Amino acid sequence: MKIQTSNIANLPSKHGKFKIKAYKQGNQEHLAIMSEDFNELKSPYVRIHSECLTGDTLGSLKCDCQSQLDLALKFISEHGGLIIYHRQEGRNIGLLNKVNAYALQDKGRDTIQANLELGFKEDERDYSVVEFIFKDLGIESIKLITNNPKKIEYVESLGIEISQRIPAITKSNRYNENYLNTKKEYFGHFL
Ligand SMILES: Nc1nc2c(ncn2[C@@H]2O[C@H](COP(=O)(O)OP(=O)(O)OP(=O)(O)O)[C@@H](O)[C@H]2O)c(=O)[nH]1
Ligand SMILES: [Zn+2]
Repeated sequence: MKIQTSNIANLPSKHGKFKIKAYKQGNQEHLAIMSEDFNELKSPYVRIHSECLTGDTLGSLKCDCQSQLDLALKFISEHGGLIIYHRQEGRNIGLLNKVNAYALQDKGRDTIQANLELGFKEDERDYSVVEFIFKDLGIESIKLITNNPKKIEYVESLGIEISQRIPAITKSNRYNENYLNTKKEYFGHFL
């Protein structure tokens, strides 16, 4: 599918000064958020952050997304790097379906059971735009900020070197304990 790109713009933020570039693939619009020194970095820190409106924007305690995003923004503003804000809400089932999954979780299902009951796979994410962004920004080697072994496998399958993995571990709370346990037990996240 054809991917449209924007020009690069400045984004001063409370986390530091960034450069941003948008990518449009079908009806999904993604963002590359870069530190100002990004072009000088040989193996930049990179986070591929999956959109979570309830966490990233509303501060939901059901997941660890906002804390991970804050951690990544702080990290790249201090050490240089890139966040790909990958707009595949709810592991790409979309917001409406994620809220339905949350309603099933209110009745006792875990994250996986809820997805399956709604007719989706455990994880519907597709990373093709990430490959495009890596090529577009001339990235060959990265230090990846993640706990997800699938993301590591995917990046390596593109022939991109991961010179280091940085854990994205944040504090748990009583609302996200089950969610984190499911990630660890089922998806093999390094938690
Ligand atoms: N379907 C579904 N998606 C969820 C749920 N909770 C969070 N998400 C989505 O999960 C995505 C984040 O995935 P995670 O598994 O937390 O983390 P990850 O991106 O796989 O791995 P890290 O790089 O280690 O953070 C975001 O798109 C969230 O919207 C849920 O209960 N159901
Ligand atoms: Zn979340």
